[in-house]
Parts: sequence; C-alpha cells; structure tokens
Amino acid sequence: MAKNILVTGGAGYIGSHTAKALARAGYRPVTYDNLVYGHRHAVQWGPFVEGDILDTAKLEQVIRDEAIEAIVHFAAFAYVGESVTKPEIYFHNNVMGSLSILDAMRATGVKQIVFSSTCATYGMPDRMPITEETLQRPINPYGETKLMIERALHWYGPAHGIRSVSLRYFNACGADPEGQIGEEHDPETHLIPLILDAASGRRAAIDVYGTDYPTPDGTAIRDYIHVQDLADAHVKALAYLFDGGETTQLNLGTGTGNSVREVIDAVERVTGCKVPRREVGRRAGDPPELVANPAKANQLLGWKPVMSDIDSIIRTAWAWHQRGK
Ligand SMILES: NC(=O)c1ccc[n+]([C@@H]2O[C@H](COP(=O)([O-])OP(=O)(O)OC[C@H]3O[C@@H](n4cnc5c(N)ncnc54)[C@H](O)[C@@H]3O)[C@@H](O)[C@H]2O)c1
Ligand SMILES: O=c1ccn([C@@H]2O[C@H](COP(=O)(O)OP(=O)(O)O[C@H]3O[C@H](CO)[C@H](O)[C@H](O)[C@H]3O)[C@@H](O)[C@H]2O)c(=O)[nH]1
Repeated sequence: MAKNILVTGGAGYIGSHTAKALARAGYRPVTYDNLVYGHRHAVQWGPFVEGDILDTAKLEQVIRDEAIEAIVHFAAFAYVGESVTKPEIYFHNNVMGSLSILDAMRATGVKQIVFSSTCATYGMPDRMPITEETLQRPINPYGETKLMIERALHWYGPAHGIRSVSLRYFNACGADPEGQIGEEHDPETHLIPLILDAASGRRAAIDVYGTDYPTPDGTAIRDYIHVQDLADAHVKALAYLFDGGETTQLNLGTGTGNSVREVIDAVERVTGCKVPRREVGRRAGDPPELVANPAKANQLLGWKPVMSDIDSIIRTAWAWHQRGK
C-alpha cells in the first residue's frame, strides 16, 4: 500500500513539483493548501484539501481521514521584502502555522516531517561555500521565521519523538521537464522568471540590482537549483526518515554560483532573444554571494543535482513561460 504523505503548500511552486515526484516514487501525496498563493490546477497528483495550516483541528482531521504517515511542509509566506515591512504576518503564518502542524502531529502520532528552510537563514556569511555549520544569522524576518522552526524541530525531537529533515534550499528555479507545472508566483520577484519576461517582451527590461558587489563582474552571485532536483531531495529525505534517520539539516544547492549577468547572458544564449537590461542600485538586504556546499545532502541522502546546469534550468523555465503566453 502506498504511504500517504501530507503536502502542505502543495499547490505552490516547489510543493507541486514535489507532489509529482512523490507520486512517481510510489507515495500518495495529499495536498493541503489555502490557495492564498497556490493554484488549484497545480494539484494533479493525489487528492486536494483546501485548508489553512493555522487550523489545527482541520489538520488533525485530514491526518486521520487520510491515514497520513509523514508531512512535507512547504506552506509559508516567502517574500523577503514584504517580511521586512510586515513581519507580523510572517511570524503569524510561518511560525504559528508550523507550530500548529507540530501540534497536529503530536495529537495524531505522526512522527516524521520534512521542512522547507532556506539559505536566507544564513544571512550574510563571509565565507563561501556555506556548510550546515556556517553560523545562521538571518538578516530579515522571513529567514528568522524559518530558523525559529528549525530550532523548534530540534527540541521537538527529544521531547516528542518527532524526527525531521530541514532542507535549506538555495535559489529554486526551472520547471517540470514534462511541462505540466512551473513557477507561477504572483507577484513574481525571482530573477529568472523576470528575465524571461524581459526576453519575451512582457516587461520592458530586467533591473540588475547592483553592479558594485565584490564579485568578478560586480553583480550578485547565487546558487541556482532546479526545482526537479529539489523535489527529488524531498523524496530521498522522506525515505531517510522512514528508515529511522535522525533529525538533520541539509543544504540543497549545486556548489556553483552564477552572477546576475551570467544568468542574463545564459537566457540570451538559450532563448535566442535579446534581454534589455537596466542597471539599478542594490536591493536592500541582498548578500553579495550565497553558494552551498551540498556535501552533507550528498553523503546522507545520496542526493546529487542532475538538472541544475544553467542551460537546463532556463530551457525548462522558458518552455513553461512560453506555454503561459
Ligand atoms: N522559491 C524559492 O526560491 C525558495 C527558496 C527557499 C525556501 N523556499 C521555501 O519553500 C517553500 C515553498 O516555496 P514556493 O516558492 O513553492 O512558494 P509558493 O508561494 O509557490 O508556495 C507556498 C504555498 O503555501 C500556501 N500557503 C501559504 N500559507 C498557507 C497557510 N497558512 N495554509 C495553507 N497553505 C498556505 C500557498 O497558497 C502556496 O501554495 C516555502 O516555505 C518557502 O519559504 C522557497
Ligand atoms: O529583478 C531582479 C530580481 C533579482 N535580482 C538579483 O538576482 C538574485 C536572485 O534574486 P531572487 O529574488 O531571485 O532570489 P534571492 O536570492 O533573493 O532568494 C532569497 O529569497 C527566496 C525567497 O523567495 C529564497 O528564500 C532564497 O533562499 C533567498 O535567498 C539576487 O542577487 C537579486 O539581487 C535582480 O538583479 N533583479
């Protein structure tokens, strides 16, 4: 019998790709999402329950009705800029919402959870690449809310026998290689979909945030990781927990960074379209460079990115972008 997995935020970008990967691996994903940012049409693998993670009673009901054995928890607000101006909604949704899930787990006896964390928990580290031992010092409320839940998970282990894997994603990007789902944030703030908008003429130009960083070409460097590789890591993290694995935290990145200029150039190369660019000032709170050391995820889960070369990322994202025309 397929194991039933509750996927909170499964109507969103990374959650829907993970639901597909879970189904392919023989699990039965049950998506739980309030559709505040998610899309009903992105839920194509397994049943959908419309609900809020703050509603603990409803979570308990679904966990019992669907005989849930583990939770993959994506549901959160994830706009860094907004988190600075409205921290209250981030602490409420991301922290209280996650604690509500942990309450429902304690009430129903579910012992395993995979949690969406982020490289934003590291803040502005001065040494690259980032290992899991790099000091976590978030510089915005969004990163702070994720770190708080990592810490809660640390303490819920010994107290309640809840084992967890916190996956610290670097920059998620790309789309389902079969074109069934893709990145559909509204509003969109992420670099690659905005560059594709500029390439296709949906927006006038891409704003390059800062050209005076201490990097080889002056623009900021990030570690871009394909959403399909992220989805695969969740499947492996679940298997690790089902095998009795202990609570842990893992970086999910490639180990290689690309600058904003390099990404724009790659889009021009892959799409054959000119990308008008406008050089503007730095965006507040953006670190110059964030690159993962993914060795721990490789060792513990046997996980290795296979789709995350910049051309595959842009090719799949572009195919999805073109469909939406
Ligand atoms: N996209 C990235 O680059 C990135 C990087 C690091 C971490 N993350 C984290 O990964 C997770 C998924 O990110 P994403 O890009 O897929 O975002 P997304 O907005 O596409 O998906 C989040 C989903 O959660 C749902 N949701 C939000 N609050 C909810 C609530 N209270 N109850 C029920 N559902 C709720 C939304 O409707 C949405 O479908 C988030 O936790 C985010 O913080 C994302
Ligand atoms: O129009 C844009 C958008 C972005 N950038 C630059 O492109 C890079 C990537 O920016 P994104 O907004 O795509 O992503 P971030 O690096 O800001 O990602 C952060 O926010 C995400 C939340 O959506 C994740 O949590 C992630 O882990 C966290 O580092 C940054 O250097 C940014 O300055 C631009 O130059 N122009």
